[in-house]
Amino acid sequence: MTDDSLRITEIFYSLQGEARTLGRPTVFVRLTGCPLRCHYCDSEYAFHGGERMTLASILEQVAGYQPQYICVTGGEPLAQPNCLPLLTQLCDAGYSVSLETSGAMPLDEADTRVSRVMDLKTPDSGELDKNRWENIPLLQPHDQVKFVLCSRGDYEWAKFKLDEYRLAERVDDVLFSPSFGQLEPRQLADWIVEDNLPVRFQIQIHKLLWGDAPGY
Ligand SMILES: C[S@@+](CC[C@H](N)C(=O)[O-])C[C@H]1O[C@@H](n2cnc3c(N)ncnc32)[C@H](O)[C@@H]1O
Ligand SMILES: Nc1nc2[nH]cc(C(=O)O)c2c(=O)[nH]1
Ligand code: SF4
Ligand SMILES: [Mg+2]
Repeated sequence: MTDDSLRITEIFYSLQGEARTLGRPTVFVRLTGCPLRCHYCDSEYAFHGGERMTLASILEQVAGYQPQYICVTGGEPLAQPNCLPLLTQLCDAGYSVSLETSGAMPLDEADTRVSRVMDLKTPDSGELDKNRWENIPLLQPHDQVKFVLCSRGDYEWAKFKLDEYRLAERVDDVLFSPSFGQLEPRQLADWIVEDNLPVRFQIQIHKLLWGDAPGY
């Protein structure tokens, strides 16, 4: 029998705190492990540990919440090959599925019904060289590109990439988010308005509501 299990850090129900469906009640499936080490990472507890779960048991736990929205995150979800059948089975079950990914893995095999939120790693993240620029042509309008910004330098870099790859024409939402506790949200908001950028500003609302604890 083939092993369809995944290493899972947590499955929980909360309000989506980021990206396009912000504020929607959502089930989060957090996969364990990540090959990157972004300086600001708020999910380091997902680097190790976790529990092996079969696909069937993940789907059963998710269904118990009777959700409309599912967010598959991590860690880096695409680092586990069995993430691909998980995404497909969640879509087959009728959920609206989003995937949070660093884009450091090939995107081409992830189910195209999923809204892929691809985070391009900035210079100050410390993981700039992990960006797979070849993922960009694979993006569809319902996917999302995200920049988590730590400084003015990161902002200038993101503005340049926005233009270089015509990102706002490629996907419906390009997200600019401050690195939590590092870049003042209001500062980023002012820069975006001053430059009239075609992006969506976002703050991680779950941290305003519940702090930085796991499980929210
Ligand atoms: C924890 S990561 C998991 C998915 C994937 N590894 C990635 O980086 O996209 C989910 C999202 O949270 C963002 N994130 C992590 N730490 C953050 C922080 N301190 N402030 C703002 N966003 C953060 C990441 O950049 C990413 O967009
Ligand atoms: N409420 C809430 N929304 C989220 N959206 C993306 C998250 C993540 O950690 O990837 C996340 C999270 O950890 N909590
Ligand atoms: S890629 Fe995502 S999970 Fe991995 S270290 Fe960076 S923010 Fe954290
Ligand atoms: Mg989080």
